[in-house]
Amino acid sequence: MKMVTVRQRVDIPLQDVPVTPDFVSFEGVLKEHIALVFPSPVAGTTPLVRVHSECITGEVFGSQLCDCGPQLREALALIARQGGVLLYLRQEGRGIGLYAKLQAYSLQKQGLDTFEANRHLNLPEDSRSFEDAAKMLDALGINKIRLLTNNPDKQAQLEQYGIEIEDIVPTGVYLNPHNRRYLEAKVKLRDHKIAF
Ligand SMILES: Nc1nc2c(ncn2[C@@H]2O[C@H](COP(=O)(O)OP(=O)(O)OP(=O)(O)O)[C@@H](O)[C@H]2O)c(=O)[nH]1
Ligand SMILES: [Zn+2]
Repeated sequence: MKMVTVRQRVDIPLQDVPVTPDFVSFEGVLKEHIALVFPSPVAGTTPLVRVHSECITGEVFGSQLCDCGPQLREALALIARQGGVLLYLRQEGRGIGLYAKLQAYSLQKQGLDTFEANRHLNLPEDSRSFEDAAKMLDALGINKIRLLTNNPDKQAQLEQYGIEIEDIVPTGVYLNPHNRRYLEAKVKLRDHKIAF
């Protein structure tokens, strides 16, 4: 099994985030995943961790078709305050890539739900593995976390790869007129814990 180790740490001040994190790169990961590590204000507390999958449309351009942008900003605010790690994984479109995700959006405009659209393209509904995420945490010396998510698969996979989850902290519900069907599909078909 391939080892993941820390390659480099560099601190980068962020706009609208009151604490400066270290950006950490790694050796042995499948893609250029990064970790933003925020110091803990109280020694010995279990770190709050967000395992976040890349979404260019939502995070860079503010697409209203999903909830990724607000979730990322919420995670940064909470982790900056409480201490912990944001893992930013380069798994655009639940792993199918940006171009395929744009094709999937066309199909959703024709009535398919977010998972049917992937299947229609002969692609997996969700091809994300969180093995690298677990190994990155291990490389940072972290094996017990509080996990910020509504997605039970993330919890199950991280536990499977040896991370102890002390607590699940739910992410906010960022509903708008354009992402309702997407959020409903996640609840109905993937058991996401989103209270509408
Ligand atoms: N294929 C596809 N990917 C999407 C779509 N909408 C968002 N995504 C991707 O889904 C990923 C975010 O995953 P989600 O399932 O929304 O949330 P999650 O991160 O698994 O769960 P939480 O931890 O609760 O936020 C990002 O990589 C987005 O690019 C879509 O309609 N189709
Ligand atoms: Zn998104």
